[in-house]
Amino acid sequence: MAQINPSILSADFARLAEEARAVEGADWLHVDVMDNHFVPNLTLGVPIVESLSRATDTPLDCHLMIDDPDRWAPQYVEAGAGSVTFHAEAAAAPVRLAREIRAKGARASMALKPATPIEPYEDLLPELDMLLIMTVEPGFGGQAFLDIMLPKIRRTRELISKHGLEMWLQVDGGVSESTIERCAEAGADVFVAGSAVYGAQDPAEAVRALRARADGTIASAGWACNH
Ligand SMILES: O=C(CO)[C@H](O)[C@H](O)COP(=O)(O)O
Ligand SMILES: [Fe+2]
Repeated sequence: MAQINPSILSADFARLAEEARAVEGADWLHVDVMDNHFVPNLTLGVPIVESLSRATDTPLDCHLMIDDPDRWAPQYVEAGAGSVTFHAEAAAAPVRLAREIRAKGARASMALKPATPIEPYEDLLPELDMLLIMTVEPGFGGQAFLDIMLPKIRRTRELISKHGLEMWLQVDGGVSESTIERCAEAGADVFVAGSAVYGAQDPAEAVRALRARADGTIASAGWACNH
């Protein structure tokens, strides 16, 4: 079954609690943390994640687009995140960091920018609960989906199967009703959608529509979904 994670990057930041409730039925709430160093944009930090985790029952999926995640990621677990994703390009010691995130009680996940290949990280996969493949350059919502990432999604799904892992495979960036089936067919099972959900008239209905398309594709795809 597909998981649909609306990204609050496209929500109204002055009404975050309300916006979180507008997507009831979503699996996770995707929280984009940007520091204006790793990416050229600035969003929110630990105190807002802490407040948001108290304001909603939907678990938080924190995507850290920040330098020095080795120092900061554990604080997001303490703030209440159920899943914390750091970038491979930014982490000094990804194995140690993934182990620390897990030891503190959250799911550990690593993200790859579009130009970062999966192959050098094959041996690290057992340390992770999820791998995030960026399907846009990180930094902004509302960008066009990069079709050239589909082969990387397919290769990552093959590695997950080859090693018999239970990890999830997330895609983030430009995911909409017109691109989600391509992602699911290639092997993604967790879908982040910002503008496609919060730009819709009815965000909860947008989540249902995305889920229906992804589930339909996963049911007939040639790979085994881990949830
Ligand atoms: O990490 C991100 C950007 O760096 C966002 O999660 C992503 O872009 C979601 O927005 P959209 O679905 O509109 O592309
Ligand atoms: Fe994100």
